[in-house]
Formats: sequence, structure tokens, C-alpha cells
Amino acid sequence: MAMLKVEELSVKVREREILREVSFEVGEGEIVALLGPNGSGKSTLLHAIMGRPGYEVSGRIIFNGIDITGMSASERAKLGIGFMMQIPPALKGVRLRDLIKRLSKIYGTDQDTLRRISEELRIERLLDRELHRGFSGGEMKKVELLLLAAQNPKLALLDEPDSGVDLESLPIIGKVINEIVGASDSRAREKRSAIIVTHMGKILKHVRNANRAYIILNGEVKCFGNPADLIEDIEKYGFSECLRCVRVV
Ligand SMILES: Nc1ncnc2c1ncn2[C@@H]1O[C@H](COP(=O)(O)OP(=O)(O)OP(=O)(O)O)[C@@H](O)[C@H]1O
Repeated sequence: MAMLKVEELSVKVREREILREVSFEVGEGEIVALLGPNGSGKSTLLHAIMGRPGYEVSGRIIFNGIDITGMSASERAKLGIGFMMQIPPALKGVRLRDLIKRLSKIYGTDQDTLRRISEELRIERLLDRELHRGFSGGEMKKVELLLLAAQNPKLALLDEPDSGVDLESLPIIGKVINEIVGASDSRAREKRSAIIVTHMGKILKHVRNANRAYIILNGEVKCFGNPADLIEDIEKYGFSECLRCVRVV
């Protein structure tokens, strides 16, 4: 069964149409990759799924059988959608440790698990700093991942978790994503899912069940296929070749 169904979703921001009739699905337990050139609409799609205010939206977003198109971001978060942003805002006066504690209380996340994840990500030294203030690019990614884990999401939206991350950290980020999605535990009864926006696809080598990627060009989903095959094709022929793809959506 599909956990997420996006049906003919169009998004306008300040009169400009950024996404046009986008349709795609994410199955239970599946990690779907989103590929596409800069400015093609990948982040806008994730923001629209999360319910960012200020977007003029038409079409439908169905999450676990519920039409969430008109819901606020906090209602969607309560239903189990979590977002790791590409460029998160810094929050003055908000200590990371306090925010993690608050989120774990709201979402019922196990504190020991979060402690272990922060050790794995090697970001314990950041816990007493203000959120994202002066953090390096890689530190921001790792902290966002910890915050995502604290939300204990059924559907995780990850915007470029592999950009700005050093080579040694990449497998660790992949491992934590697997933990969040539950892919490291084959006995997990509740199947969790994720959408990962990535340019180079490096992170896909470290996560399980990432068998499908969609390509977004100029605000439209053009084709889908095996992530490794698509990335190889894009490297060889460029995105425009996707228009000739037989796996047209
Ligand atoms: N709030 C906004 N106001 C005006 N234009 C916007 C806004 N949000 C997004 N856009 C525009 O929409 C287009 C798509 O942006 P988006 O961030 O979704 O692209 P992307 O595919 O994630 O790009 P990248 O790979 O560079 O991160 C861009 O041209 C961007 O400038």
C-alpha cells in the first residue's frame, strides 16, 4: 500500500508556478529519491508535502489514506511527517539539548536512542549550543538528522542529507537514516518511508530500500527508474535525455 500519494500537485509561489501537476507515490517501507537540476522544484515539493504556508496549492496529497492537502504543517507533523531541511534557520536562544528534549516528549521518542544517535553522529559537543548558530554545513546536516530522529516520523522528508558531508560521515548518516526509517530492523511491524533529495546520489549507497528515483525537470516529474541507472544516464547524457525516457510518468 502507498503511504504517500501525490496527485496532480501544482504549486504557485508569488504568482509563479513552480510545480506542475506532479504525481508520484511512496510505498510503505520504501525510500524514494528525487533527482533534478538546481531550481527544478525538489525542495518546493518537500515543503508542499510538509505544508509550508504561503504556497498556493492545487491537486491532492494523501498520507496513509488521509487527505492532508488543506492541513497545517503542525497537523501533518502530528500525523507523522518529519522534515530535514536543506538550509535550516538558526534559532537564537534555543539550545539544541532543550529542543531535543521537547521533541522527544511530544513525539514519545526514546531519549537513550537519541543519545546514542548523537554519539554516532559525533555531535554531543553541539548539544549546549544555540541551534544552528555558527554551525558548519556538515554539523547542520547532522543536527537536522538528530532533530528528525527526535520527531520519530513515519514519513521522513530529507533535503540533500549528503551535501556538505565529509566522506567518513556519509555511511554514518546512512546508518542513522536507516534507523529512522526502520530499515535496519527487518522485524519492524510498522513500515516507515522516506523521500530523499540528492544530487550525486552518494547517500543512496548507504540506505536500504532505495530502489526508485523520480526526476523533476522544470517543476514536472518526467520519469522514474532505478536510482543508480538514472544517475549513470544523467552523468553520461544530461537531464534533457530524461525527456526521451520510456519510463515516463
Ligand atoms: N518563496 C519563493 N519565492 C520565489 N521563488 C521561489 C520561492 N521558493 C522557491 N522559488 C523558486 O522556485 C524554483 C524551485 O526552487 P527549489 O528550491 O524547489 O529548487 P530545487 O530543485 O530544490 O533546487 P536546488 O537543487 O538548487 O536545491 C527556483 O527557481 C526558486 O528560485
